[in-house]
Amino acid sequence: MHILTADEMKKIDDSTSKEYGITSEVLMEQAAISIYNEITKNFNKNTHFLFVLGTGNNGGDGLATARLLYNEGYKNIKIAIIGKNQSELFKKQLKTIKKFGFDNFIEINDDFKNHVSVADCIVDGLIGIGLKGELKKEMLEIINIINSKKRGKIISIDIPSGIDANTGKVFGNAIKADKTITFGSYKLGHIFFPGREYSGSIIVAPLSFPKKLFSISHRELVTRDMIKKLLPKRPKFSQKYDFGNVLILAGSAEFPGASVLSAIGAQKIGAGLVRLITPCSLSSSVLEHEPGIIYKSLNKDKFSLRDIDVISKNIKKASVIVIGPGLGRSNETMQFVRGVVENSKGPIVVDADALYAVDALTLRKNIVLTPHVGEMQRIVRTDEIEIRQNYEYTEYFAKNKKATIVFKDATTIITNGEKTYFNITGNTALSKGGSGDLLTGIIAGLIAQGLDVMKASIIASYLSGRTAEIVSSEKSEYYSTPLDIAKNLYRALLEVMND
Ligand SMILES: NC(=O)C1=CN([C@@H]2O[C@H](COP(=O)(O)OP(=O)(O)OC[C@H]3O[C@@H](n4cnc5c(N)ncnc54)[C@H](OP(=O)(O)O)[C@@H]3O)[C@@H](O)[C@H]2O)[C@@H](O)CC1
Ligand SMILES: [K+]
Repeated sequence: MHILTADEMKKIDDSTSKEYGITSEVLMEQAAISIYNEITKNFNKNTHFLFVLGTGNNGGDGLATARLLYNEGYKNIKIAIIGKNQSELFKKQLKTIKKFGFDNFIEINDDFKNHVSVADCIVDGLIGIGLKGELKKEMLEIINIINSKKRGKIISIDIPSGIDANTGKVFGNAIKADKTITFGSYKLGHIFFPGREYSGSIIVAPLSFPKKLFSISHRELVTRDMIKKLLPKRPKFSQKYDFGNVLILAGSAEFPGASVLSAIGAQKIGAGLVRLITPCSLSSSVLEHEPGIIYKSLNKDKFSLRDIDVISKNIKKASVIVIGPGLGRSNETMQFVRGVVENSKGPIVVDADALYAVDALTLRKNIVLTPHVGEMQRIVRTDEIEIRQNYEYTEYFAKNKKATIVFKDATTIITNGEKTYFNITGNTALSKGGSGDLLTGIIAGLIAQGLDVMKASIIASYLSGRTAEIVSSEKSEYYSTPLDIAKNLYRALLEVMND
């Protein structure tokens, strides 16, 4: 499913009306019917509704919904309207609902708090994708009153009022919805925090937008369906060499564990051969987790440029290289990283400490960088922009550097600068040392099986996130470790395969 900006949505709305003859009036009626359907599934005719509406088309959707309910015999409906500049459609809807005989409009005065506290369901149609800048004082006060409500449910139309549809940022304050019903497709504000949290559960009502108009956006949400289609095939008549050869160059005396998690990730996702080379030797107990991993130590503290000669055969044979987890950041090691990248033409996953060498690397599309927030800030060298919601900056950076980026965060951004995918599986079980190393290994294991770097990154992000959700539903987000996630990867895999 495509993820849209507010402008893209408006363009789609415009084309649907001008090129296809399905007018905004029709779309608004469809929007209202979809909200009506959702409401009548969950609330009966005795429910006390309070519609709080702005005077734009978001408010127009609200008026049309209230009218549909009223017409079907839902009699306990109050409507509060905030604002002066009524849009044309809002004006029409106001006339229409009055024509149907509805007249229970309430003022925003001292009584407003009481109306809020007795409502079983508040429908928020204050502001949708037309939000402009910080909220005005009156709007802020109303939102504060609604959010302090102790009982009942809040349904937001299109997006919780106060959330920027392009970034998920809160402009002053925003409605904390239990449910949001949006139209056509997700907006970016639904998938980036804090907007994602404010939205509650999200329902996308398709309306009559022609599907092909959505290709205006180069951004998509990663879904289970997508993963099912992308998973590499495993033909019955095959052997280990058909599933690729992963070379992992990782670890140091200081950080021995990271390399093992990468190796386990690569193996558990189905790579044919996983070869782990570390500078210093790992304790055998660490490797006992997965004896199938081919392991070699160079018997030294850390990698340096000279080691390239020793491992050049392995570099040549590898279908994909992982470099970075637990390497350390000494100058010699950074030279080694550079040497490896220069000596290989194939795909490479550059992670963790190796990201410190990025400035000195000549990147290319089949190199995947996997930074987390801190690493991303350092790579792009900025404290000035709010990098977490700045997918445009990540896209720009990927395009400029000609690399593929997996920016790991609560909403992970996977981009090569031309296409961008957002993954929203996962939880705080992944906010632990080692989960990045595991992800890196999974990406490499998928590349080894013949996938391009984007596809491999999409699948790996989805599966590690989904496994974290499955594992922590049993063990909690506190307790689940990267190794738990590695060992349970099959559960997310089976869920996708059996879907
Ligand atoms: N696109 C589609 O396909 C379809 C779109 N549809 C619907 O249209 C919605 C978009 O409607 P839209 O463009 O009229 O803008 P909208 O969200 O109502 O906001 C304008 C209102 O907000 C107010 N306001 C703004 N900023 C503010 C601030 N900082 N602080 C305070 N107030 C502020 C502004 O007040 P003003 O600045 O004018 O005083 C005005 O009242 C969309 O979300 C969806 O629900 C559906 O019908 C189905 C088809
Ligand atoms: K809204």
